[in-house]
Amino acid sequence: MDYQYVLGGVLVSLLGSVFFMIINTTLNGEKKKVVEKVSNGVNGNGYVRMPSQNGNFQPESASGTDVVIVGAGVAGAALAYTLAKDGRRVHLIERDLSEPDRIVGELLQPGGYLKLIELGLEDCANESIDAQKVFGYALYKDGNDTKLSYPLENYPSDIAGRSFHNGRFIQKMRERATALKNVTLEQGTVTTLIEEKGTVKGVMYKNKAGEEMRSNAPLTIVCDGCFSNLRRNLCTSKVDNPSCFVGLILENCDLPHANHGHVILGDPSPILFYPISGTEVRCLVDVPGTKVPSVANGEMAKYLKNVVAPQVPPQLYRSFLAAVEKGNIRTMQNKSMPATPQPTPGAILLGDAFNMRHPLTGGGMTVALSDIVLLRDLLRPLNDLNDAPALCEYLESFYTLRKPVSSTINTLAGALYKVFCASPDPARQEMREACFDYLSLGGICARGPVSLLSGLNPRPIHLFLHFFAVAVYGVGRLMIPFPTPKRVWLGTRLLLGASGIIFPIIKGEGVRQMFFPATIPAYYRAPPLK
Ligand SMILES: Cc1cc2nc3c(=O)[nH]c(=O)nc-3n(C[C@H](O)[C@H](O)[C@H](O)COP(=O)(O)OP(=O)(O)OC[C@H]3O[C@@H](n4cnc5c(N)ncnc54)[C@H](O)[C@@H]3O)c2cc1C
Repeated sequence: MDYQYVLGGVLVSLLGSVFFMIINTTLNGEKKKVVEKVSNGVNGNGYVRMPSQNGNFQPESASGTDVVIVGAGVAGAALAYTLAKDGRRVHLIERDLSEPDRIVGELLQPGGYLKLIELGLEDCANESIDAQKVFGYALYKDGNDTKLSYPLENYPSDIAGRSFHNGRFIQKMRERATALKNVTLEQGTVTTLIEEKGTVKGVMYKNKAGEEMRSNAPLTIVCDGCFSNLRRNLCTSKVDNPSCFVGLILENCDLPHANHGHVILGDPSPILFYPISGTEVRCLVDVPGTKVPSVANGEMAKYLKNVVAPQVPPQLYRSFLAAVEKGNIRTMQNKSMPATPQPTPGAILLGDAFNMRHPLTGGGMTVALSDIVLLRDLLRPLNDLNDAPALCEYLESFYTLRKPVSSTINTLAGALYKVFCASPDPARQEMREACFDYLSLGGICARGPVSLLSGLNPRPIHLFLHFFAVAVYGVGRLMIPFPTPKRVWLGTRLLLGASGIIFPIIKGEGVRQMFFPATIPAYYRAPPLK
């Protein structure tokens, strides 16, 4: 198996350098195209939007609901708004309607912001929630830093990332959804999917008063987030728990690079900083594994002061210690789960319930919003959602059409997390060093990976080529001034390690779906005629 990885790695690296020039020349052109596509009603995947039939539906559901949506988080709230705007009658059920207070979903990549614009929800992430514009990242390693700007030159000036309090963003989207008269937002906890002869007909839920209720609809969309209880019948979930994030809020400090995310390649793993309002900076400290030091008995504060604080950039050091002293320390398990749907008539999964990746690159909301745009466009030509088997067959195209965006963001998140973690293995150390230095080279070496991370360039092949370009760069450096047997062996292990990181992730995403989606018959499914 290993020799296949090496051979694959070497071949790809050679191909990589040939394609490198091509990437360079196409990247600029593509950015222009994305902007044109957005304004022409064509989404970033190249999917052509069907003519809008806003308000023209003749809903046939006996219950008076066309779509039940479980969960009014990032995905559910945005989805309810967009489907209702298209004339669907939506029953949105959320277990807690108060403003969420979480450490998740606080930085929306520019690619996700473009999707928010396509949905008409961009005003949910503006000054009204004190959202901050984000223009790129600053990367720190061993006291050195490099600035990586999003390649936004060819976009309108408003296009950038956005960072904010997740709860404020969600409340805004809930408000926008409930302002539409065909959305019913109800507080309730969905307990089960109602299934009859293999078709989902709706959900059972407990309402605010604790009464057992049912809601029927031709289509149920489950967006109940990363801890989903309902996904088990709709996908073959294989959840990985690579690490936890420990969250703090730093106050009254200026980031060394204003309006940028900051990533410290720390030991044992990365530390992030980014603004979430005009006066607050979120710090997320990654702790590998599933166990973190106890917050309650003070072990966590000790860990943050003794292990993490010395790695924090000097400008943030005092505010970091003050935040630890203040004690509002939150933790959250980071999960990753490839999308493995089991197409089921009458139901579909979306958001984190369906697909997760390491949050290091802040890609979750971009994937969810991109999926929503795609699903909305697929559903638009359908007046009637009642033919569940035909709808289910048609929506299989969704799983392939979403791949360019989702697999690029997912693969990059998983691979980058592994590369950015410290390791006692010299080959892994070389790869981490090579990655930092490669990004520091600037030009295409910085723009390429950042455009992938930001969701502006959903091309898995570009990701694959850049990943191996980093590995080849790392090997090349080892061969200078001359290749001793020890260095050749280290280079071989570096390539092996790189291959061992990326190939399993690609396998999880599906090689064919990721690189050759057009060869999959479902890609061409037409809407059922009725
Ligand atoms: C630590 C961390 C940091 C992250 N940072 C970022 C980031 O910076 N940028 C980014 O893009 N992504 C980030 N993510 C990922 C991002 O948070 C998710 O991708 C996004 O929130 C997914 O949206 P969702 O709607 O699927 O889930 P959620 O936003 O979690 O919404 C799920 C909703 O379902 C409700 N619900 C659950 N069960 C039920 C039930 N049975 N009945 C009724 N309602 C129910 C919940 O109350 C909740 O409101 C991060 C993730 C983690 C873990």
